Amino acid sequence: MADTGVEGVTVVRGGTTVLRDVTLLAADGELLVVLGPSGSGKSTLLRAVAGLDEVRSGDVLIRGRRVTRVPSAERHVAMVFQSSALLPFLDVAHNLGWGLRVQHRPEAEVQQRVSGRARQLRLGRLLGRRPRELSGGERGLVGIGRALVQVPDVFLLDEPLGDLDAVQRVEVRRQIVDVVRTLGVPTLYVTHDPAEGLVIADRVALLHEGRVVQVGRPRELYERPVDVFVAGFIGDPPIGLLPARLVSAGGQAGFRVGTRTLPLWQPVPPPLLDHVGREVLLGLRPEDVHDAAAGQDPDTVALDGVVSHVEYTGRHQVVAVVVDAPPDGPGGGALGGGSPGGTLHSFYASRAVVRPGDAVRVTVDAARAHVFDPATGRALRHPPDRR
Ligand SMILES: Nc1ncnc2c1ncn2[C@@H]1O[C@H](COP(=O)(O)OP(=O)(O)OP(=O)(O)O)[C@@H](O)[C@H]1O
Repeated sequence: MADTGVEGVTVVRGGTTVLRDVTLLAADGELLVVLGPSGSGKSTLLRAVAGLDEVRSGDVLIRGRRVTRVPSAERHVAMVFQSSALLPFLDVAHNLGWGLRVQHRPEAEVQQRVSGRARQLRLGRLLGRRPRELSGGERGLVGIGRALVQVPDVFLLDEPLGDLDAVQRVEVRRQIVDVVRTLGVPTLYVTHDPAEGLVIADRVALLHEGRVVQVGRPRELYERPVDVFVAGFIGDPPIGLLPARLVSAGGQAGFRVGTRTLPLWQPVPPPLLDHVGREVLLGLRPEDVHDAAAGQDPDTVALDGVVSHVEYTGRHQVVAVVVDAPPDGPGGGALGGGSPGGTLHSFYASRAVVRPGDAVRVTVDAARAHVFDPATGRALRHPPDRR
């Protein structure tokens, strides 16, 4: 496979190690989304592939070719960077065609590609304008168009939709996906927005402090996060976290939360055997936490809590509930000592009457819980696939 990306790459900037032994490779035609908190090294990764940042060790590959020592201009990359500047003295049409003219492509081809892409991005009426005569969003679109008119060896897109409005973001991200599929160009796409990343990605890589924490299909990161950091980063509203104690009685496992036991309706699963009697951290996705007032499934247990936030989305209300139930017994609430239970998020019907401060009851099914080791954050168990 002709891979594109980095292999065992370490980058040091200003004395700080910004990427640590990172391996991340995209296949031809693959859209690999790089997610991570601010400062995790996403832009540095793209800059290393582009040849704009020197790598301390490791290799940069573009379509299987080792280009670590190849100058940036000879790597055939098309980039959109957050602050990619358009050429101020050229109009939009010439900015769009600039990369192709630098490559000495025939003028007829340049014109054809520029007009085609301008039509798709609805830039037609702007072709004669200079960058200073454009809005921020229009400049962003031209920057994207300038990359997408090319057929490079790799697309490097760093927050490409940052300047666009909500409607444009949806339209343009679909165009980007189409272009990548049609041309078969490997693409590294950086975004700080997990929701945007999940919808367009073939695979997602999550960076944290210069390391790749997990890479996989969007569904894998959502349903099988390797640790509590990934679980918390992927998903909106965020996964709810609830300290609990794993118990086993009469051959049946359960999670003790305050005075309630959430039964698993099965013996202790093998990955949890070492944790019986110890504290665990339960992760519950909002779709697995329900308003008890809307009816109760017999497999679920009700937990009492107090509403801290309500967000109306139109389709439903996202309700944050603080469950006041530290694990009982010695060392209860070891997550920082005396932990006050946890916060769960739930989708309430849009017409439900619920306000911050209300005492509410939510139902949860222990079988739907992700289980984490509170000391290391590592995932111990995931709920079975929902098929
Ligand atoms: N020239 C530099 N000298 C020293 N440290 C730097 C330099 N440039 C960047 N850094 C540091 O490198 C780390 C990674 O930066 P990078 O821009 O790759 O992060 P990022 O994940 O893209 O962040 P953001 O989402 O905020 O754009 C940050 O901690 C940043 O402070």
